[in-house]
Amino acid sequence: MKTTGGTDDQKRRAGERAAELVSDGDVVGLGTGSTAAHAIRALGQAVDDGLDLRGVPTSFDSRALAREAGIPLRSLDEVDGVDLAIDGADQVDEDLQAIKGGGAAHAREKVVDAAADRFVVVADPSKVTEALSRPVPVEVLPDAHAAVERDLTDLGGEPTLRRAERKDGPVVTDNGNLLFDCDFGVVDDPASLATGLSGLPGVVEHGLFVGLVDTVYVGTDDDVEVRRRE
Ligand SMILES: O=C[C@H](O)[C@H](O)[C@H](O)COP(=O)(O)O
Repeated sequence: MKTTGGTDDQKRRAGERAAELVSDGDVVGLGTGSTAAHAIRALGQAVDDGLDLRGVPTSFDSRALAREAGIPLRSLDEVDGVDLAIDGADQVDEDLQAIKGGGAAHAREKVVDAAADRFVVVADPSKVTEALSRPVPVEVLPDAHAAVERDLTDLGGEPTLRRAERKDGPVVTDNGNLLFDCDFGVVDDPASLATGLSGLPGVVEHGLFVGLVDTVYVGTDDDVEVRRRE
């Protein structure tokens, strides 16, 4: 369930500008998705040009892309901390609360993004909305999926098991789990919904990112708009 509203140029502008934030010696969280990919490629170029950095990937795909780009990689337990994480989002509201997980990567993304001293979201204008309203991705242990489906409905959501496009059956995450996209309509109180989702037995991680994003770089047709959390 990928979003395709923005143009690749807008995404590239955001990703490349965010990559400029990286300083020599930094440990950088490498996000997942088509916008973060532009940052990864720009960082690969910077490494070629002599910048010293280590990347912590957030998914199978971001690891593969970073390797191809020549970025030295570490896992989260091999570093003392993360200076900066650059990651995409499916939706960001005016308070910089976000929904992630359109590519099913939000569990690892949240661990890395939350560990960062500074977390920058890169996005195109189609991602920025007044309130959060997209279905929230919820990764679940396979054995718990029926129970979690009931719990999500009790929480007021309409869960849909995400199905694979080119295989019969469900999407299996990089962690070997299943995924619901749970429609809550407009999310009036993302913090309280996040607490509710985190409390459900069998839920590995959900895609609501509340109080984590420091800055959003929105790539436009000719510039990058920067939004900071107040
Ligand atoms: O699971 C995927 C991630 O949360 C992505 O960062 C998110 O889906 C945004 O991806 P894109 O930049 O391709 O729209």
